[in-house]
Amino acid sequence: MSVTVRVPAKVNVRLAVGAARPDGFHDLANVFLAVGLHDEVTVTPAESLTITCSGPDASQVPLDRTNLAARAAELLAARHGIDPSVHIHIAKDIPVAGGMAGGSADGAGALLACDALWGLDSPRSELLSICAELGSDVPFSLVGGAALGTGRGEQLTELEVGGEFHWVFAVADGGLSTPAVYAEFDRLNEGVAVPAPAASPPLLEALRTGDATALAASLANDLQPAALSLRPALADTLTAGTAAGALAALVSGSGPTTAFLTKDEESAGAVAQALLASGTCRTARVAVSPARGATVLV
Ligand SMILES: C[C@](O)(CO)[C@H](O)COP(=O)(O)OP(=O)(O)OC[C@H]1O[C@@H](n2ccc(N)nc2=O)[C@H](O)[C@@H]1O
Ligand SMILES: Nc1ncnc2c1ncn2[C@@H]1O[C@H](COP(=O)(O)OP(=O)(O)OP(=O)(O)O)[C@@H](O)[C@H]1O
Repeated sequence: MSVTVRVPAKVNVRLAVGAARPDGFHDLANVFLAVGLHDEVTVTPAESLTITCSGPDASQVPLDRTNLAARAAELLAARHGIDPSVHIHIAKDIPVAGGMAGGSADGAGALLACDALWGLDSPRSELLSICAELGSDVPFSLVGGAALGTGRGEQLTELEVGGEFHWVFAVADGGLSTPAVYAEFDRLNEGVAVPAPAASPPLLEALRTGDATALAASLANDLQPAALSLRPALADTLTAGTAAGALAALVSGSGPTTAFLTKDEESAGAVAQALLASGTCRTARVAVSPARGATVLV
């Protein structure tokens, strides 16, 4: 018997970053939107805890106990005093180390899959607390849709989304380390009084009404200057996408994936073609949001 869970990637439509906290994390007002690029995590009873991964970026995924999917299985098993021996297979379609929460998706996916395989039927609150232990982005991978994340991004308030948004994601060569991007944010803001992070009312209204033009006007990522500082060539990708007709462009989370909001499906296809032709990215993917959170496939 196996259980497969499908989990979406995310884009941060507003990532407001506050000052560094004593614990090294930053307080955030993080507006997450789940997008229709997915990993599928399958768990099967096995002799020991093992992981395999397939997909174009599979070679970049760690197959040891540092993999968030393995950590999720171990944490859940430890809470219930049971043996975590499962084989976890990750069918990876979310770009790795791209700022789209691919590892977080696998953590949430493995957690939900093991919960079903082991017949635990854990309350949602318990699953969310294990997600928060795994990483700041992991609770949102479980929940999906759209949500405001406060604290270090793990405390979620679900948001209403009134329509579909069409995106293009330009995947860069190589990844960016999330801690390195936050450290660069701190370096760039040295001596600056960083304001308390807040989500803007017009952005929440644009999500609620499904208005792509209004959402485009409100997109903002406080980590973008840091990501651009570490990877200046991303500016060329952003320019190529806006020149091709995107309503707006921004770095996705900690990058280096860049996200382009377009007015409709046709425009998304044209922007993706132009980005590929520009030679400023490794590949371009179109996707629609919102997407459902982690879901058991039957
Ligand atoms: C950039 C985002 O993807 C936006 O959603 C997230 O803030 C990052 O979330 P994540 O990858 O789940 O990050 P975690 O695994 O919790 O933390 C990794 C590292 O990122 C930095 N970090 C993360 C979240 C946060 N609110 N402040 C931080 O400074 C810290 O250096 C931390 O050690
Ligand atoms: N299941 C996993 N899939 C991919 N990477 C993983 C996984 N588990 C652990 N990692 C590690 O996490 C690092 C970041 O990968 P990930 O794809 O999660 O980045 P990301 O999309 O930038 O994350 P975020 O948007 O949450 O900051 C990888 O370089 C890898 O070493």
